[in-house]
Amino acid sequence: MTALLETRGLTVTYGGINANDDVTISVEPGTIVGLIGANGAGKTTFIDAITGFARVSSGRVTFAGEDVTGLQPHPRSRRGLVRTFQSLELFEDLTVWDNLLVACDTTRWWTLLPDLLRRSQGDKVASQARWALATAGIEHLADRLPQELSHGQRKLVGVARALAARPQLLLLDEPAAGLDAVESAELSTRLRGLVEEGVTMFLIDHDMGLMMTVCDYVYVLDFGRIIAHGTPAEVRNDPRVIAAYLGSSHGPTEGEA
Ligand SMILES: Nc1ncnc2c1ncn2[C@@H]1O[C@H](COP(=O)(O)OP(=O)(O)OP(=O)(O)O)[C@@H](O)[C@H]1O
Repeated sequence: MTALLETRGLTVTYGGINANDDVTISVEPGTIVGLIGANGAGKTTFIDAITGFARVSSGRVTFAGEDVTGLQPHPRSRRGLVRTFQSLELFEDLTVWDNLLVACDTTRWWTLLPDLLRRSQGDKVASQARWALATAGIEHLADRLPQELSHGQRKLVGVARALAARPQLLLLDEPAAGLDAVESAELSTRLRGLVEEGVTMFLIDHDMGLMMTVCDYVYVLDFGRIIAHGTPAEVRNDPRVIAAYLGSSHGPTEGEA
């Protein structure tokens, strides 16, 4: 099977230190792939590099068979490589529905098409937003303002907003941060449901319950380098992973593992 996303020897250097060091991974279509590692291991840097928010020093990123290493973030998202951010920023004065509409990429068409076609494009945007709301399971929140929502609900709005851009590959940076166990289990179900909708995912989180349940395959990063990869069961029992992350003081906090 051809990988949807591949990195080969990806290296990102900040101030002489390799935040990512020779990272090679691949994500097959129709799967959820996870990346775990201690604080500062380089996980967010990796998503930044894949999505064009961090400059790659060496190595390459291939998405859907195309080398995208030198592209800016926007052309990558246009190709279906869409991310969420660790700190969730919603437009607080807009309803959930309007937050989603803003995320639907319309700029090319609004400026080019006559009024008649604009209306049909508007319908397309609305149907994208409706699909995103339904897939994230938050249709009932469409008319609410973000400030009225719980933390877990806001996280789901963040996922829905990324979905509104119709990703082929959705990169989720700590979607379970701050969620309680019930919300995290709910998120896990939602993410597995997304795979059925044709969305492939790459996921970073410290919530080991979520990662080990939801991921098909897991990579482990330590000081910028991949030290292990395999199924969740293989990774969980790998002595290098236990030493570097799961069994150490800088690994997940009690209750997460
Ligand atoms: N923009 C930047 N400029 C300089 N150094 C950076 C920058 N971004 C990250 N770093 C450094 O790169 C290393 C990796 O950071 P990164 O945020 O990618 O780790 P992480 O695994 O995502 O951590 P966490 O789990 O705490 O979010 C750290 O040493 C960090 O200080």
